[in-house]
Amino acid sequence: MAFSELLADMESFPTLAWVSPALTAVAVILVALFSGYRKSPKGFNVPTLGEDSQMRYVQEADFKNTIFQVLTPDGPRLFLPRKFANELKPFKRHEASGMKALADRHLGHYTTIDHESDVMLGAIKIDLNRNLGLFVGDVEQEVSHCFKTNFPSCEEWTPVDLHETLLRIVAQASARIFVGYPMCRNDEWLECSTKFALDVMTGGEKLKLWHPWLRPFAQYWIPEMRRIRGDHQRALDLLMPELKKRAAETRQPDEPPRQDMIQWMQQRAQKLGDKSFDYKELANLQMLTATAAIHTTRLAIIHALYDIAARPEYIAPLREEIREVTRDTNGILQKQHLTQMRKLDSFMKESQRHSPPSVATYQRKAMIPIDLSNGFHIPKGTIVQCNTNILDETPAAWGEPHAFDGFRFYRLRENPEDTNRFQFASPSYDSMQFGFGNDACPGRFFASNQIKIILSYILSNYDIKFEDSVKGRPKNFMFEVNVLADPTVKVLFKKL
Ligand code: HEM
Repeated sequence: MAFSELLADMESFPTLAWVSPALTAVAVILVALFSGYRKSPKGFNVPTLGEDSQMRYVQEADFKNTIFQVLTPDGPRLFLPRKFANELKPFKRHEASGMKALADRHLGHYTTIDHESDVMLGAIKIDLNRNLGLFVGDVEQEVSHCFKTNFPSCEEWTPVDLHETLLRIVAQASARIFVGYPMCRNDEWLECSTKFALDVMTGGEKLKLWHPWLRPFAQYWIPEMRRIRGDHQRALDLLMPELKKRAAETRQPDEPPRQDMIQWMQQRAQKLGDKSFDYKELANLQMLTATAAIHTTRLAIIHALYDIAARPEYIAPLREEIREVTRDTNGILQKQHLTQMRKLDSFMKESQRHSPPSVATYQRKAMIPIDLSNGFHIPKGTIVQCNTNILDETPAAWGEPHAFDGFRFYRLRENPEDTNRFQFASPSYDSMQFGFGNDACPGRFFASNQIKIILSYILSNYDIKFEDSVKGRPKNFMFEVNVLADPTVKVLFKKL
């Protein structure tokens, strides 16, 4: 970010007008002196790439067998060949923490995401996963409502900005389970819970440009950083009427308990005897859950739709499978149907194999010193990430590594011994898109269901294709290690 942009951020700081001109001048001089300053972090005795060169690493995968580092003002970050994920796997989360690595990456101390909660993890890992089957109908209803109210009619071929539209659809469908009905249709809530993640990511990136010493001050000059505090308060204000209503209601003894994330978080906090849990904490955890869930799921759907639009030959067999598995219920989706959609599952996994959320999904912060088998010493506090950009290392039994073969996992599962393997939501050493080991993404089963429900809705109701100007599958964009779908591309939809 240019210095002028930083100054623009400062000018928008509302209280700056009250500060004496002299103080402002001092602040501006300090900013000017320090904003371009880069501490030269002490690195390791391994090859070094500049921050910008992560791209090269990512695309050429030329460090598959070598440890290397990227020097950042916050210290060196180590990139390890994938085999080391196996060595890190046995470490417990207080020894090698994925959450802390993520928090550090987004300056979680400032962006408020450095917040590990057993209440939230338990609610996702145990309650959500245990009750997934209950929600298929609810989520489908929300998806259908969203298409009716927030999607163009598409009587003719109509260009749709998937990034914008799917944000709403995924947010609303997820909110149905996170905060329940009718809150899931509250526009303000949906906006608040989705914007928070963007404020965290953008605010964190802007703050990273400042020297660590100056960040305690700089945070007040960055609009996104200022908004984060407001986002938390707004979330609480928006949830409050629902929470008060629930606190006041007396449910009949024969009435089944509510099933949604608000309820599970409250129950779990009670069970764990968590004294710090209150309405404010509940609102914060809701924002964190939405942050982990919505943008990742949306991106996976966009990648899958780009892959379908680029390879229209998959549309007929996928549609046929959906029709076949829902034949007994006249097209109404039920839990078992999602498991039976094996071709769709395979297509989603292949799409994710080619377009993973990141090329280094396995990230850990060493909370204790760790020695690798090759003698390399990882000091406490170091962030490591493993190379999960592994198309070249695809097992031979999976077939041609670089081809897009949407049904490769469907075929692999035809072997009776492998019928439960190779699923979209099954992480493994060869498939680390959801991470790996005990701390792999706990929301992956939920994500898998959401994606299937949304894709099957689209396939059953619309034809899709790219604008004529788009030739082939649009290339992904890279931001650091993140793989992003080209936001400039529009997909055309036409109602069936
Ligand atoms: C396609 C969608 C998604 C993708 C690609 C994805 C990917 C990931 C990855 C790569 C990790 C890190 C795992 C590791 O380091 O081993 C992770 C962690 C996590 N994900 Fe997801 N995720 C998705 C959806 C979701 C959803 C829907 C939720 C919530 C319902 C969720 C909640 C979480 C949480 C709470 C963690 C931290 C787990 C921990 O620290 O133990 N994710 N996710």
